[in-house]
Amino acid sequence: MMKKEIITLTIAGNDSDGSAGMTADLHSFYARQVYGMGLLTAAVAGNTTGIYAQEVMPVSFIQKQFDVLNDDFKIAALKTGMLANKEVIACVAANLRKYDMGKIVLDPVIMTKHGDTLLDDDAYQAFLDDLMPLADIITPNFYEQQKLTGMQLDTKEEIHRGAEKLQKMGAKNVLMKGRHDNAAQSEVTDILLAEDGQFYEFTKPFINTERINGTGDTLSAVIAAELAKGRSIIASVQTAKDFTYEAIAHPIEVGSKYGPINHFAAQEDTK
Ligand SMILES: Nc1ncnc2c1ncn2[C@@H]1O[C@H](COP(=O)(O)OP(=O)(O)OP(=O)(O)O)[C@@H](O)[C@H]1O
Ligand SMILES: Cc1ncc(COP(=O)(O)O)c(N)n1
Repeated sequence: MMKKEIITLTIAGNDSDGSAGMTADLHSFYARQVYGMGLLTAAVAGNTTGIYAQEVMPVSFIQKQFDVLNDDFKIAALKTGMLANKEVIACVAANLRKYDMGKIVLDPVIMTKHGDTLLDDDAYQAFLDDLMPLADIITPNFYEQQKLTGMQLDTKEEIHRGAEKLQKMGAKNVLMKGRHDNAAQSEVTDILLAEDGQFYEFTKPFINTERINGTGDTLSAVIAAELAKGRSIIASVQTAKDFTYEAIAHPIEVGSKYGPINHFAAQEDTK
């Protein structure tokens, strides 16, 4: 008898070196044993030294991908990644309203860790107005938290207030990822503001490495995979944090500079 597979979708850009974007999402889905699908919004020409060109898919093509996938499949959860501009955001938001694709994980991809811009400056408002109210969970990093809230967020108190502001804008759960830019720090703590108004902390040791391309994508993809299985937000975030940590702790030695993380290692250690 055929087993019904759990389908998880990434709506994202592809990064040609496989470290981030759609490829990292699909590696993560595979490792967490859900069936992964990829709806392509953009493609970037990148390697471990940077991103050198990018192309955005035509909105009509993005629309077609939504239609053909929903004609044929029942999607249990999705995550968003690189959305590039306000036209793509409008198309994605309209389709998230039109089709029931299960749980929605919003990863606000604005800029890579090395300063390449992946979302137009005039697109933040559309992100806040059109996508935030649809999110089951949003996963901003330190830079994205300040951009989206317009607040300076240095202390834990300030991070809590920032999370509350994002929740008021419509995201049910808000995961404020911790800073990891101080070589002397010993831990990285991500703070979740859950739907019930409670704060939860997820802490792992800090790993001092430059090989962290794709960490944000991986974390949000694993959250989507676990939500697709019907697990709770807290259990999904915990698995994603553990998985991402193991993937950073056992890097794959490819490329000369800012290398990828290792989804094989994480697969072994979080089963
Ligand atoms: N050096 C590190 N040591 C330990 N944990 C880390 C490190 N870097 C990132 N993490 C963890 O990886 C996860 C992803 O967070 P991160 O802040 O890297 O996302 P991001 O900046 O959005 O990533 P990206 O730029 O790849 O999208 C978080 O759980 C974070 O705590
Ligand atoms: C196409 C694409 N999407 C997203 C990211 C960010 O990746 P991350 O922030 O997880 O390193 C990237 N570098 N390329």
